[in-house]
Amino acid sequence: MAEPASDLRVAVLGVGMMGAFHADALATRTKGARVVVVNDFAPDKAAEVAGRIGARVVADPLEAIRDPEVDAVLIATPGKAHAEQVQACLDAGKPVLCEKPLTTDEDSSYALVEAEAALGRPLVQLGFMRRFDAEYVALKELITTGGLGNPLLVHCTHRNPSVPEFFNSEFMIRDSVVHEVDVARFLLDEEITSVRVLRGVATSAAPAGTSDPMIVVFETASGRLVTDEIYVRTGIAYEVRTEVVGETGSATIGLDQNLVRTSTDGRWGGQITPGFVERFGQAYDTELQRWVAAASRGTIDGPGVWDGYAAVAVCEAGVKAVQTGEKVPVELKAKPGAPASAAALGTDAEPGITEPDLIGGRP
Ligand SMILES: NC(=O)C1=CN([C@@H]2O[C@H](COP(=O)(O)OP(=O)(O)OC[C@H]3O[C@@H](n4cnc5c(N)ncnc54)[C@H](O)[C@@H]3O)[C@@H](O)[C@H]2O)C=CC1
Ligand SMILES: O=C1[C@@H](O)[C@H](O)[C@@H](O)[C@H](O)[C@H]1O
Repeated sequence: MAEPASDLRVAVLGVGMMGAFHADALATRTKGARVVVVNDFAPDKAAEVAGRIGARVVADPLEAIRDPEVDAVLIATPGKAHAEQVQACLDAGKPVLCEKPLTTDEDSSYALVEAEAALGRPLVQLGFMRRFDAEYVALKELITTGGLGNPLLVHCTHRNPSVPEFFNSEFMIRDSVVHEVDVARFLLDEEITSVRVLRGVATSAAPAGTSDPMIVVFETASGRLVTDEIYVRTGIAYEVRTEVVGETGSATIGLDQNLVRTSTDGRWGGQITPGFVERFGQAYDTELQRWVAAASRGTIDGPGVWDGYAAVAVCEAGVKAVQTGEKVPVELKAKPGAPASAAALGTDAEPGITEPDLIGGRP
């Protein structure tokens, strides 16, 4: 049966692991959208996914974006392809959901911030799916409603069972830690102002020169500390936890996702989610459904181009911190439409604390 004409017609660029997952979700689990165009540098992958979901293959990614039948674009190519492809979406005036990271360097990310500002309407949404995860949403709500008092510390754990060989220390920051950068900004509602990286003993599974695990320490505009353990070759499962410690309480998420307690052979236990698709399946689907609804109205509903830029800027400082062992400041450029002081402080300052009290001018 033909889909109603009002469905959002989407082009998916890059149908490797993540793009194929999103394309299938759009085709089978998302209301109000259909994939009409598929593009991938690997023609066999494009043909396979397109055939499965009844879409057309367009061999050139920029032509796929400009295709007259396409209303909106989902980008799941590797980060180094994002700058040109997101810019092409802005040039075509089409809403885009771009997987993280926005780009691979701060300048190209900021160029997209400026390009979107020149258009005057938000079109770029970032694939920081944790903002749509029920546990992160509940944690944010707890903080916002004062349930923990003033949040003082955030502790994050990010463990992957395995990654490809090319995942060196710098890539771990840009590709994995970027999620905690966004989580910290989302939960605390303020910008990150410095990064330090501690490199300890590495797992024997890590290639020579790669520090896996690492501890990353962020400082925020109001002086809060955020720690992140990044360990991507545990050989165990996918473990992502976040604890917020406030003045009147603490809360932890990610302990027992989908726990089914089993009892066998004289023992009890449960299964840890094996990968991010299992852990964040609900979040990816909610993200996609809300993006489709917003893109149908020509806008976004989630983290935007500024969030993408800020995360890239923090990660760039993080890469310098890996290389130098020093604390590296993060200096964001001006946020379009925000007063200069607001840009320097990030988002909202904590209620009850005035600017001279904050870090940089902290007593
Ligand atoms: N939000 C999340 O939890 C996750 C996000 N990602 C992000 O998704 C993106 C894709 O990652 P994966 O699917 O793991 O990579 P992948 O390597 O499995 O797939 C990338 C695909 O893009 C194609 N490609 C490469 N350059 C291209 C170009 N210029 N134009 C068109 N196609 C091109 C490749 O042939 C490949 O099929 C990355 O930005 C990654 O960081 C990946 C995993 C999880
Ligand atoms: O985005 C993701 C991957 O690209 C990244 O490599 C993993 O470390 C993350 O856990 C996953 O969510």
